[in-house]
Amino acid sequence: MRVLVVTAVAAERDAVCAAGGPYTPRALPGGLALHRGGADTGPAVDVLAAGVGPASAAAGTATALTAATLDGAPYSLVISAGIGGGFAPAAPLGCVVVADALTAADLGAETPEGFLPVTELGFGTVTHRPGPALVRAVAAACGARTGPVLTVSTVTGSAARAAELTARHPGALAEAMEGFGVAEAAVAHGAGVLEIRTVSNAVGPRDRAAWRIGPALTALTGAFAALPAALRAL
Ligand SMILES: O=C(O)c1cccc(C(=O)CC[C@H]2O[C@@H](n3cnc4c(=O)[nH]cnc43)[C@H](O)[C@@H]2O)c1
Repeated sequence: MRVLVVTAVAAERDAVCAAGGPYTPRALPGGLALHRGGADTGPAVDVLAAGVGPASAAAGTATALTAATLDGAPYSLVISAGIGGGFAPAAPLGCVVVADALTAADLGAETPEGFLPVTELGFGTVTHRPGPALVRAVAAACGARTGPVLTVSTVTGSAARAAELTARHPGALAEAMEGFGVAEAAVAHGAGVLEIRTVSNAVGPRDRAAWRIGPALTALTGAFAALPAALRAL
């Protein structure tokens, strides 16, 4: 099994790499640097920091998937990973969340009656669902909660927006900015997809001082230290 892990920034990539290794940097087209891991202790895991937001995530993921296919060693699983906002109280600071649905929460149209997702406009898709057995196995190994993770292009900054999102997506556990973009590229290449987030802040009123990025990165390392055992058992 070959696994591609896609993060937004280098700090998240380094947190994932700290769970295993060693990793060797390899240049990809487009100025991306893929950190290539070994396969001696289980699945071969490569890690890429593709940039913040769904567009960068999709572009970087597609680049890495295409390069692997042209090399004759395609990835079978792509994991969007990093810090994220948690919807309190279901997803407190520092917890690990594994998505059972990766949903684009602001892909659609604003109407006088409210937001309409593209699926209600007659085209596209807004949700990708990983295999349930994979979600269960990874969540069990990582001590994670499972639920929908929302992909947004704008970080929520008010209680009203948080309430609007949870009303439209009951049970949503976390918000981030890359998962749906990673999933679109993975599905286009026939690969499985997962999203693993560790909660750095509460989704709601903007409060930079309340962000706990360090502990969330530490939790990310812990989650990826437990991941290979779950993947080997599948
Ligand atoms: O509101 C701000 O000033 C602010 C402060 C620090 C970071 C940001 C970001 O835009 C981080 C986006 C980056 O981190 C992920 N992330 C983490 N928490 C959230 C969230 O509550 N909502 C959406 N994304 C979040 C995201 O995946 C990006 O990679 C803003």
